[in-house]
Order: sequence, then C-alpha cells, then structure tokens
Amino acid sequence: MIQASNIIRKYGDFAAVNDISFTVKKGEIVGLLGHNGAGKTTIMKMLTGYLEPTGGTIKIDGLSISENRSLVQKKIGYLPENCPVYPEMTILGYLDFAASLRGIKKADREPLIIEAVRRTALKEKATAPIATLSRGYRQRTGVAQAILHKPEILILDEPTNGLDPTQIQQMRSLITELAKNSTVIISTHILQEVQAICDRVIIVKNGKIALDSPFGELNKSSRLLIRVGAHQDDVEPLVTTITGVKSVAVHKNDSVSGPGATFALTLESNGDRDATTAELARTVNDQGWDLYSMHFEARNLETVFAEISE
Ligand SMILES: Nc1ncnc2c1ncn2[C@@H]1O[C@H](COP(=O)(O)OP(=O)(O)OP(=O)(O)O)[C@@H](O)[C@H]1O
Repeated sequence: MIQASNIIRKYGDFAAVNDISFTVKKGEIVGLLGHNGAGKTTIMKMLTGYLEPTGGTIKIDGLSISENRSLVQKKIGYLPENCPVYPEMTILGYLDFAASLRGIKKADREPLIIEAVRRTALKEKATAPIATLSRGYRQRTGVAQAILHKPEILILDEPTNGLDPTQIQQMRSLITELAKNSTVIISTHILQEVQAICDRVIIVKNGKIALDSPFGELNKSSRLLIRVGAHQDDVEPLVTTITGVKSVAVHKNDSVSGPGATFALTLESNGDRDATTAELARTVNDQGWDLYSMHFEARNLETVFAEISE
C-alpha cells in the first residue's frame, strides 16, 4: 500500500532523512519511534505529500506521490504535530472548513462531518468553540479532520503529545478503533505507545532506519547466553568453530551468580538455531565442562531501543 524507496530529505546540507526504504501493507498499524529530531515528522510530511523528498520515491497504491499529489492525498488523513485547530471556531465550523479545504462539496459535507464527530466521540462538544475545549478534545478534533474524507491511510504525528493519562487512554482506544478500517502510521517517542497500539515498529535514528520489525519478531534475540564451568581461553576458540555462531564474548551480568562464567554468543540471523544449540551442548559435554544454564537473552522494545540508542 505504501512503498518508500531510498527517500532522502535534506535541509541545506543536512540530511534529516538519509536514504530510507520501507513498505507498509494494507491494514498494518506501524509505529515510527525515535528520539526528538530523529526524522519522524520529516518522514510523515513526505508520506502525506506536504514535503518533497530530495531523493527517492514514495508510492501509494502504486501511484507516485510527486506525480499524483491530489489523487494520493484523497487516500490519506493526516494529523500534523500541533494540529492547527482554530480557537474561535466551533468543532462543527472547523470540520466544515476542513471539508471545504479538501474540496468536499457543501451538499456532501453533513453526513461526513456527522460520521467523523461520532467516531471521535465529539458530539457533546460539537457546538462549543475550540478555545473552550481541553487538549484531549482539541486533539480529537484534529483526528476528526483527518478522518473526515474516510481515508484508507491515517498518518498521525505524536497523537498523544501533551495529553493526560486518561486522555492518552482515550486516544489509544480511538486509534485502535480507527485502525479497523484504515492503515495507520503513528509517530511517537514513547515506547509504551507503540507497544499499546502498533503491530510493527520502525525505529528511526539520525535519519536512518535502525530497526524495522513486527512485534512478534522483536522478542527473538539472536544472543544465546551460556554459563559453563570453563575458562574464557578454552571456551572462546572452541565455540566460534560451531556452525551458526558469529561471535562470542564474556557476558557480565550482575543478576547471574553461581559458579562458572557466562558467555554471550551472537548467532547468525539466518542460521538454524536448534542445530547450533544442539552442537554447542554436545561440545560442552565432550569437553567435560559443567553446563549451568543456556538460554536466549530476553528482549523487549525497551531493551532493543536502549541497544539502538547506545
Ligand atoms: N525546516 C527545517 N529546516 C532545517 N532543519 C529542520 C527543519 N525541519 C526539521 N529539521 C531538522 O531535521 C531533523 C529531523 O527533524 P524532525 O522534525 O523530522 O524529527 P522528529 O523525529 O519528528 O523530532 P520530534 O520528535 O522532536 O518531533 C532535526 O534535526 C530538525 O532540527
């Protein structure tokens, strides 16, 4: 559905987005995660056609954005960071204005506005001036303008920014609800956000993709931790000869106590893990070393993000 190929965006000489590629399939909920300044907003602006890439191409349903901007923008709803909602307007007035900007004919607007208000649960405040609304309501008004034209793709830049815990909860439920009908990309620097909403994470660091993984794959560590009663000088040369072992290092972990030394083995990502583990166990046995423990390192989004941030 979305295909970004080798996209680059420079501001002067500085590449805020530096040669990144990814695809998003219909129905996916993708979290763009990264520190402040990583390049998330720049990527989103390019995906929505509001910013031209300096290099590379973006296609939506096979159509290049730069060649079919208005057609492609009909398929996309966008909640920009700090969405400009006009304080003097009422929610209904603002949505009518947003519909006019999208070129929706006056006669067609009412049912679309009613539907957007219903889906974002804004009915009770629909005639209130935006200036009198809490930040949560204002943010939902921003989402209402993004879904007004029933887009197939929703791009939400930091949708929970500045909300209190209750409002965050409401916004997450709303996004999950909207995701039933749309492909969703959200940006955030909050790990829990991605964990709560998304089924895939793309971590952006310094304008590059540092990780692109479905959540199910994230826990699969390629580091095998083994604690044996043997000396480093004997263990290291032997285990590196085992098929599928890329490298080995002494693993210092304060939470592990007991006899022996712990080693972290990094395995080839495309190797046969079971075969490698079995060969390792045979090797330890053949050497007559005591084997105290052997397990794959536990990983979650937090540890992966910390590894990448280092
Ligand atoms: N118009 C601009 N001119 C010059 N530099 C810019 C401009 N917009 C963004 N940048 C720089 O590009 C980099 C990426 O910015 P971007 O806003 O895409 O990051 P981000 O990941 O969305 O950050 P945040 O979480 O703070 O919104 C930053 O270093 C930023 O200072």
